[in-house]
Amino acid sequence: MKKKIAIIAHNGKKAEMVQFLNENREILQSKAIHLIATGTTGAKTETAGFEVEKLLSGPIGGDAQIAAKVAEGQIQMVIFFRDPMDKHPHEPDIFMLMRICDVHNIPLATNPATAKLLIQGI
Ligand SMILES: O=C(CO)COP(=O)(O)O
Repeated sequence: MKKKIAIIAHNGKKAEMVQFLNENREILQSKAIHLIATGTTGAKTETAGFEVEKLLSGPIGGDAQIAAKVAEGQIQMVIFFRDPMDKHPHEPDIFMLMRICDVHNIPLATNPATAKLLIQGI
């Protein structure tokens, strides 16, 4: 079964997400990873030349959709580059997603250094 990785980045972190994906393109392609993303992160990911399943944008429920998939056992890793310097109207959804990852023991990286370690271990 293809491993599914959810990728999410706040606006201030989207460039870092694209950079991270580019730096790890070989691993992602050789391991045939299925990427799934919140709406705008997904659009940027497509522009960078990756295939990605796009859900709703974060503020209108994308984080909640990813959390539901984690709870259902459909996602094996979450890479979520949060912007700690910005406020988010959907903060409850963000915390809910992180909590659900902990409830289900799903690896969650919230910065590129951790994501690099996780992706090398997949
Ligand atoms: O808001 C987000 C995560 O909390 C990300 O959503 P977008 O990828 O749609 O910008």
